[in-house]
Amino acid sequence: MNTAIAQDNAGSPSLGEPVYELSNVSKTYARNLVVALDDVSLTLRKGSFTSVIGSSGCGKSTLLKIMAGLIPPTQGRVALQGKPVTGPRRDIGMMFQQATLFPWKTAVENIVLPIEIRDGRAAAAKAMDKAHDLLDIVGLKGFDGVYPNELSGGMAQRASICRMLITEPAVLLLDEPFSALDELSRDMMNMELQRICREQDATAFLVTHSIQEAVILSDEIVVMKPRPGRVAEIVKVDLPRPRTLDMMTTPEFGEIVEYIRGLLDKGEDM
Ligand SMILES: Nc1ncnc2c1ncn2[C@@H]1O[C@H](COP(=O)(O)OP(=O)(O)OP(=O)(O)O)[C@@H](O)[C@H]1O
Repeated sequence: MNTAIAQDNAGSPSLGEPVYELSNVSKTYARNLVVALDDVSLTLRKGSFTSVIGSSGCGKSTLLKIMAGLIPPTQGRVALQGKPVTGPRRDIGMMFQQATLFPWKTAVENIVLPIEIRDGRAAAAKAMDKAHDLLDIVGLKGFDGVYPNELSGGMAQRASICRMLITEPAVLLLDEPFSALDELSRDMMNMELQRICREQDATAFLVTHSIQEAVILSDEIVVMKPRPGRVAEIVKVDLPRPRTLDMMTTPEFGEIVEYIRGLLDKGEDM
């Protein structure tokens, strides 16, 4: 074990208070009796960035959906800020693979939409200033009045980040948000995501298929194995912050990537 990798199932003492807690969560889909998750326990701490990685079918999306309150677990407890998650909540922000912006609304109108749905038009109008500020933060200054079909894939995902942040969620759940982008844009967006998370002291949870992406972004990486989906190991990444893309060429980075690749290969054999 080297200096940049540490196994830690209890979470890092250097990070903040527990925000999100999953205790012994299991999920069996009633339709086909597939055990998608078996006894998963996780703690996300305030301001931490956690990724989950594992082969196809090991339960990553199921885990995210349970965390988002979109589906219930069969067993176990899920709590956000001390309160059980029993359905979709205001303090949970989500972002998906494809930017799901409404084509008939401008960028800024899309961003205030969660406020409009939640609190009505007057509240959305009041939130406009904040939406303009967020566009500024993600490098889309001046694109407020632009419709989604005039935005590139990366720009649309930037607008989606703003829409997720406008309600100031306690936790950001990210389901491969940049996987549809080319590699260069994806790297840039990951650095942007890191900067925003640091600025907002956000707690983030990312589903990814990319070991590199998980390592460059995360404080902790949950490595899962399939059949049934369970946690193989939680790997702590002790690379300094802020992370930069050139860190990806360092031996420390390479060692963590190899270590995780080894865990995933082992999972495949089980
Ligand atoms: N709605 C559902 N009904 C029945 N079985 C399901 C359902 N959703 C997922 N499963 C099963 O549960 C298991 C875990 O699926 P899940 O989508 O969570 O995996 P994943 O790790 O996200 O996969 P991928 O990386 O391919 O997206 C799989 O065996 C899948 O077939």
